[in-house]
Amino acid sequence: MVTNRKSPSPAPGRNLPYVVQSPNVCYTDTHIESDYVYQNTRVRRDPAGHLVAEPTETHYQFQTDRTVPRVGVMLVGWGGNNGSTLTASILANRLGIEWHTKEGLQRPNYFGSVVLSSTLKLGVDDTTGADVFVPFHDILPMVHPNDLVIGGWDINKANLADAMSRSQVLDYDLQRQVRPHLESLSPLPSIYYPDYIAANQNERADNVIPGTDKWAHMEHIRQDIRNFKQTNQLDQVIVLWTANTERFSAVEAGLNDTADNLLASVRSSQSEVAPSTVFALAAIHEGVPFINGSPQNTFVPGVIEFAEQRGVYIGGDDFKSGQTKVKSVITDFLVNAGIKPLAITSYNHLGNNDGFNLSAPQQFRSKEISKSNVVDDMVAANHLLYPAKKTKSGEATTEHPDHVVVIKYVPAVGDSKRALDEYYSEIFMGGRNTIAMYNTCEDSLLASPLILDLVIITELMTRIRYRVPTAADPETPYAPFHSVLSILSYMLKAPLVPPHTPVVNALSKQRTAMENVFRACVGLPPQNDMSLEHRAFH
Ligand SMILES: NC(=O)c1ccc[n+]([C@@H]2O[C@H](COP(=O)([O-])OP(=O)(O)OC[C@H]3O[C@@H](n4cnc5c(N)ncnc54)[C@H](O)[C@@H]3O)[C@@H](O)[C@H]2O)c1
Ligand SMILES: O=P([O-])([O-])O[C@@H]1[C@@H](O)[C@H](O)[C@@H](O)[C@H](O)[C@@H]1O
Repeated sequence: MVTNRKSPSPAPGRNLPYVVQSPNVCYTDTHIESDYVYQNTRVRRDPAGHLVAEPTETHYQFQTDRTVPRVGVMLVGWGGNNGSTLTASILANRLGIEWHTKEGLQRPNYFGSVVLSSTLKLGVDDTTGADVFVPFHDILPMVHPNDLVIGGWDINKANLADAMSRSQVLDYDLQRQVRPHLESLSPLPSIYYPDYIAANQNERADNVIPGTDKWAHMEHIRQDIRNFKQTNQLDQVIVLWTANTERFSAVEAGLNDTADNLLASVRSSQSEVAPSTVFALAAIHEGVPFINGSPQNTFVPGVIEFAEQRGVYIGGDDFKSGQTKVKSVITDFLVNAGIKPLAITSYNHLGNNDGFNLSAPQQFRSKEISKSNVVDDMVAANHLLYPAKKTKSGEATTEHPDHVVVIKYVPAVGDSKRALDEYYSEIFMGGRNTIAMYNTCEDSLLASPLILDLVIITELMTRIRYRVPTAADPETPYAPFHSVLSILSYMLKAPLVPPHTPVVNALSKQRTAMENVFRACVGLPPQNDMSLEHRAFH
């Protein structure tokens, strides 16, 4: 029961199409406040080794700032296929630009964005019993992409109009109309450490911050962020890496294992500090969330510790846009249907600059890792199909399907990546099942909406705080969530999670988690699809 709160205001105001009428929700002029009973089940083993399940209830209170700020996004790799496609597409949506294609007149949209183009079930109609759905974007006050101010950096100086043309992603008639609005946009010079990306990217690097002093580079990026925020009169800035995939950095004690050691390594310009890590440190220094859309280990332990110390949000890694997104659905379906994948083979070829960079072994390795780990949690959850076993050397392990990832660079197909997957499984009584699929993943048209979702959800999270009041401390202060935003996992191949917490890759679980956390912020129960009202006798 909510105590010491004003009664809910008559309407939520500020563009939410619904109001929750409950003693557990209060709309003030500045916040939405909710009381929420979080139900879980604690499991232990009794002395006889039997599992004992004990339902638990924890009383949370959530507070969401209703004021959507003026938000800027600074893209690292702004001149790339994703960055230029996203920027052009936001402009087309904001200006209502329509364009002709061979199939007729096309209107701009944000399809592929969970936040902008999907719905969630609010409840059931109290007359007809039918499900009632609202736009995901309306569950809580969120920034609209049309209002985002976009900027960023690139090691290549091409303006955004030329970058869009170079990317060969958007229809010509759209490019023609958007071009005048992009020509004046140019990426800021960026940090370039040649050994971190493929050597074949070297010819692009004509827009580079000079010198080799990594601390000076970090301070330069910090100043860029402050300038961008001030020039555009922003309340919030989010930095997002959509630059090339870097090789992994070695993680070593004394180098980057703690915040202090990492900052010292930047001061001494240690070679094993990646550009993406310098950007992350600069953002954290400025109190600005940083998201990694690529697979490299930007977030070495020292970055995570620094973000925790400063209370700044970070998230990553590697946009989950196409082949891996499907894999996190198919594998979940098979394993939870009691079907045992024996081999998962994923091949794709693409011809964009990302593919060119990934054609180098170290950069491919970064991607291979992020694409390979996506099935691990689903496999580990089913010991019936994948029992524990011992290795030849006697180490405890569990069975695991063969899992192969192949990526080839084929310039002719450009950004239109072709993914071929085979799921070879064991079924009833020794039978075998093979699912083969061919998936044309338009890389940037699938990744760009995910960038919006990452930015919008991250910004929303900066406005949500929670507390667990107790009888002894009913007014305990509200606090932010852990600096590592695991709630972003739906959009990411290799979700970064707070230390010692589980990684969830199953797409349905990731989306349900995001939806239910936001439902809790407005005092709504979690979505569970039990639909008892439709199963009981009348
Ligand atoms: N579907 C997808 O497109 C998808 C999915 C998952 C991950 N990703 C990752 O997103 C990233 C971008 O993809 P893309 O297709 O736009 O690639 P892209 O090669 O077209 O763009 C990358 C841009 O980054 C720039 N760059 C490289 N190093 C830089 C640095 N240190 N600072 C600033 N800019 C730098 C390059 O000049 C280029 O313009 C890649 O790492 C890719 O692996 C893409
Ligand atoms: O997201 P997804 O389609 O599984 O994986 C993709 C890779 O297979 C591909 O080589 C590259 O285009 C993208 O960077 C993306 O990471």
